[in-house]
Amino acid sequence: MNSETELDSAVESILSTARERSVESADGAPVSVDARSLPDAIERANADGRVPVIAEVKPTSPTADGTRSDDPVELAQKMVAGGATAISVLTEPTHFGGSADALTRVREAVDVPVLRKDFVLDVEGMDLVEADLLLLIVRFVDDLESLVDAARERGFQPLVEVHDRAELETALEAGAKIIGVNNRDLARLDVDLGTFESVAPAVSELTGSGTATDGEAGVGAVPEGITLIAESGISGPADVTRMREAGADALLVGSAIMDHAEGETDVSENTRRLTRADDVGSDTSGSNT
Ligand SMILES: O=P(O)(O)OC[C@@H](O)[C@@H](O)c1c[nH]c2ccccc12
Repeated sequence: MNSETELDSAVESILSTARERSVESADGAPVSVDARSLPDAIERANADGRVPVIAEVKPTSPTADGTRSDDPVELAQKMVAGGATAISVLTEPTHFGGSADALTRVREAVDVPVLRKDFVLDVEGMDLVEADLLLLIVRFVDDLESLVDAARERGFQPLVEVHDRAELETALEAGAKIIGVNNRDLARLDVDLGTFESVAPAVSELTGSGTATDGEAGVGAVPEGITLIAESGISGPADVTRMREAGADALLVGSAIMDHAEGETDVSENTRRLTRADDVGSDTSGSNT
């Protein structure tokens, strides 16, 4: 564990079940994946004018207002119909209602990259299921570099999640190419979109490519070769615009698409609202102007 700070009790509980699950799956053979490229999928989205959104199949969560029991495949297909660039599938069973089986079925049913969203703590935890991308959370792992290497050996594209500048440094030193900045603080579970805005500029500083005078590209210019993702707390088009302006190559969105409280809303419409956010742009981005 990488942090001295106390964690929210829900997070403590998530981690202890993750440790048990990793022990249980320890004798699985290493998976071998032929991954669909996320950077290529992002490029395709940009080329046809869609905001790159990774839409998340998340039946519930410790902070959600309810549970959706819709078929994960149906949800994922609707998200893709709404313009999603990639799909994230929770595989954590106890706190998020996820499963490896849901991910496998989703990956068979769609042709976009699929992220395995879970709390993988060690190499043993990686072999549960094939996916195109594998989440690794800097705060929760001890030897990030060896996990990044082990993930790549299996064919996964590691998506390395950070929450502050120090963690970003750790991620870059470990050779991460796809980096997610989580706006949700996993110690307290609260969300602040200012997190992405404060961490994003450090990517070019730390990689030495690009300066504050990046000109047209603005503060948010992210160096070639790094894909930067804004994660969590994106509730509508105004937040999409805000994260894009701060340099996000893509956005990871769960709750605003799953809409747990309302239960039955159309996830394809919920996704489309975000993937088309650039069209409406400043008209609807009233919250911080
Ligand atoms: O539902 P939101 O606020 O749109 O967030 C999605 C995603 O970022 C969030 O589910 C998440 C980000 N990092 C995680 C790590 C584990 C579990 C979940 C997450």
